[in-house]
Amino acid sequence: MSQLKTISLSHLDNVPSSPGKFKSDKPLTYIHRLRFHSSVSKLTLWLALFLALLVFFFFLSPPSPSPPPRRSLGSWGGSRWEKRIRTSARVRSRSSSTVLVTGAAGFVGTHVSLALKRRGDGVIGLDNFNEYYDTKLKRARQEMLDQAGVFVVEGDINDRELLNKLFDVVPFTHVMHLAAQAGVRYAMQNPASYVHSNIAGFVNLLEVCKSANPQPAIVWASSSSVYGLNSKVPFSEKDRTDQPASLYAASKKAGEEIAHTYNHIYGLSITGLRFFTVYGPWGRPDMAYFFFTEDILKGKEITIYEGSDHISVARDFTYIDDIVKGCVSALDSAKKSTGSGGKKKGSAQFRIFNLGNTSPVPVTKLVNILEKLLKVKAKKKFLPLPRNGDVKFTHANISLAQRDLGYKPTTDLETGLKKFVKWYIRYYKGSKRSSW
Ligand SMILES: O=C(O)[C@H]1O[C@H](OP(=O)(O)OP(=O)(O)OC[C@H]2O[C@@H](n3ccc(=O)[nH]c3=O)[C@H](O)[C@@H]2O)[C@H](O)[C@@H](O)[C@H]1O
Repeated sequence: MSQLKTISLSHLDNVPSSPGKFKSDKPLTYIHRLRFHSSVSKLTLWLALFLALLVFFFFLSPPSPSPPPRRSLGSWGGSRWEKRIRTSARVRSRSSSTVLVTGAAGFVGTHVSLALKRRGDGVIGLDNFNEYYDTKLKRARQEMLDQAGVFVVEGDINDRELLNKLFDVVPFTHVMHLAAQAGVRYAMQNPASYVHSNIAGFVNLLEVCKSANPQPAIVWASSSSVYGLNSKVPFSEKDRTDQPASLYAASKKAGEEIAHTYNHIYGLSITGLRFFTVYGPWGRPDMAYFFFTEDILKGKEITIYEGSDHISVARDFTYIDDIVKGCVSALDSAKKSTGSGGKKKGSAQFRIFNLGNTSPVPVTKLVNILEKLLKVKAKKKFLPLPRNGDVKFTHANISLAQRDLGYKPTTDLETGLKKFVKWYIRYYKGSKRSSW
């Protein structure tokens, strides 16, 4: 034992500082034997380690996160398809815009597309119809858009070939980029989907826009969540946004920085809109006001999160029609991009605006309003706000949007929820539809 110790210690004493310079005064045969034994044991050790890693990766590691499941995307291309694109992109007058709306079958995307089409703009929608929430609802929105003359192309913003084709067929003046992986809490379940849509997809879209001739002006959806743990209220665009509380928030903040880069390098005109908890008819079933309505009607218990001292969390809930007005004015006031052929020709407009309602409402109050409108008492459970990415409070300062966009929200939560509940009852009543 002591000999072994001596051997190994003396061996260590002789470890060179740089390989290849090892010198020893021990007999050669002894050294060879020692080397042989140590290489066999090293080999066995590495083999065992390798096998252990194999077992870990194949059997123990969790399945790699992926984007939300998506139905196979519709085929695109061909003369009929191009004709539909051209018809949908037709403008009513020469001063109208030609807009590519990404996420057109989403909640905000549908409303904005309809508003633009109604006033005579040419509108092409793009949506991947992923299964993050009920695709029947997305298809119903698509049908409504189709009836209004808006063609929604089925495809992903990560598909460079498809985007290039769309820009080949239509010289878009604007892109209203609303496609995103939404939801604050889902980011813990499927982080990859946020990177896929909100970062990789956004970069892909900007790459295509920067090379397009003419370059379009871009208006896109950021989020109130970028204010994260900021406690200074109301949230102003000048406040810090470097403490995101969720990967969703971080992906939107990353989007803002990426947008700045493309504006700086390529002269793309870019406006980011920080939406504050948008709600209303044709809304998103993953949002609290929506699934609370469904659960209250079904007699299911709902969970209301509370901050410290049992203070209900609060949101600056903003009605969809107010948001649509903000989006349309952002589009109308957007200056042209300055680059061409992927090269910047001069400095371009770069803006960020809060689009909120300026009056935060506690979630308990939201539930009271729903109970009144639905005429059903909710079964409530109160829980401390879990560490799931939610923040306690949001409150928008909208003076910048008021000054530059003429943005002025006019719908209070009670009025807006009344419209939502009316739509919800009409849409789901009598049918076997479920919102999830
Ligand atoms: O402004 C945004 O940028 C974001 O707005 C929205 O996020 P949020 O403001 O978190 O809305 P939402 O989930 O409806 O929760 C509302 C309130 O109910 C509370 N809440 C929620 C669930 C629950 O079971 N109980 C509960 O109390 C919860 O704690 C919260 O206080 C969008 O989803 C998001 O995509 C993004 O656009």
